[in-house]
Amino acid sequence: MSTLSIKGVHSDYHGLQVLKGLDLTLNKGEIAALLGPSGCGKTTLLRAIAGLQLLSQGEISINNRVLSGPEVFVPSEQRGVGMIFQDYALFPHLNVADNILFGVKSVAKDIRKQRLNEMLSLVKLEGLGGRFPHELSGGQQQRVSIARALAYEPELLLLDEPFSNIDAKVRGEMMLEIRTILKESNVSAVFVTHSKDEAFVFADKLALFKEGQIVQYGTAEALYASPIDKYVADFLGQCNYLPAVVSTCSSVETPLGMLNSTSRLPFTVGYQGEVMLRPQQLEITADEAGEGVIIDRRFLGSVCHYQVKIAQSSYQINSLNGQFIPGQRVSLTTSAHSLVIF
Ligand SMILES: Nc1ncnc2c1ncn2[C@@H]1O[C@H](COP(=O)(O)OP(=O)(O)OP(=O)(O)O)[C@@H](O)[C@H]1O
Repeated sequence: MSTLSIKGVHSDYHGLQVLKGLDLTLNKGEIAALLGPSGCGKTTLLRAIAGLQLLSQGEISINNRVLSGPEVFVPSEQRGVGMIFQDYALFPHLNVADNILFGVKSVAKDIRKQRLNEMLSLVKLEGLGGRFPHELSGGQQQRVSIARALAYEPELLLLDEPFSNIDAKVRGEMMLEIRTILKESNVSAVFVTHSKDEAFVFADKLALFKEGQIVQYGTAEALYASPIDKYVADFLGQCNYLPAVVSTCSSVETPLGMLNSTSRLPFTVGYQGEVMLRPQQLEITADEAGEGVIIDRRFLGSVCHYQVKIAQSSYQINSLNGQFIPGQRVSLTTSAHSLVIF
């Protein structure tokens, strides 16, 4: 069942269109990342879901209840949505327990106590209920803000760049920790980021934005392996583009020779385009008669990055094999896979 449904959403600031017809569906327990460069409308969509931004067209529903739409606008506090901000926004004068229980009103005292204990245990802050925010580390404060949002039992959790103020060293660990908490609680979440690496680690699905529109929505694997255009391909990682002429329904002629696709190509024979190859999809072979020359080698830890020149073109390659050296003659190949052609 879908928790969140966004249909044909438009929104503007004083007549300046910022969201230009967005569609997105999120299933129960899924985490979606709103990903894209600065100013493309990610936060505006998050605010629209939270009820902090009006729509000029379209509809937003949570669990089949229309919250924003033609002649409907449910106020923020009645949407069943929890929000976590970049700066945690904890109340400095309240201790951890009171911060967590802030939104849990109108329930019996023993249920409040039970909810508090569940939340402290979920975010691994048992025994710290009496501390004040300034007596906690940044990571612990972030966990309190998550406990506070979840204590209110939201139908949907919204997170606005929740990791951007966290030290890079602990960020990865913290993302996994919070992801585990959300998965254990089976809460659906939408999170805003401009970092593809954060989106890959934290989200189940990615909505890649460009100038107020979602260019592609799907799993990270789907967007990475089958981008619909060069914008998506480049946003998710480095690419080589080789001129290609479609020879058959499953092969193309390129400067590296004939490449075979394991899937049928959606182009007619003779189509002239470009084939996309990720740096790890190209393989280097030592070849004294080869047309390629290694012109740069960088050791990156888990892989070696090479730049290889063939005629006037240069190719980026990541290889587990660190034995090639600048100046060496090589040839490049790629094993058959589902080719992406633009
Ligand atoms: N209150 C406002 N009044 C007018 N324009 C605004 C307002 N808030 C945002 N905008 C504009 O709307 C566009 C989208 O802004 P938004 O904050 O949604 O982008 P974003 O993708 O979240 O960017 P960032 O990653 O920098 O936070 C931008 O061009 C921005 O300048």
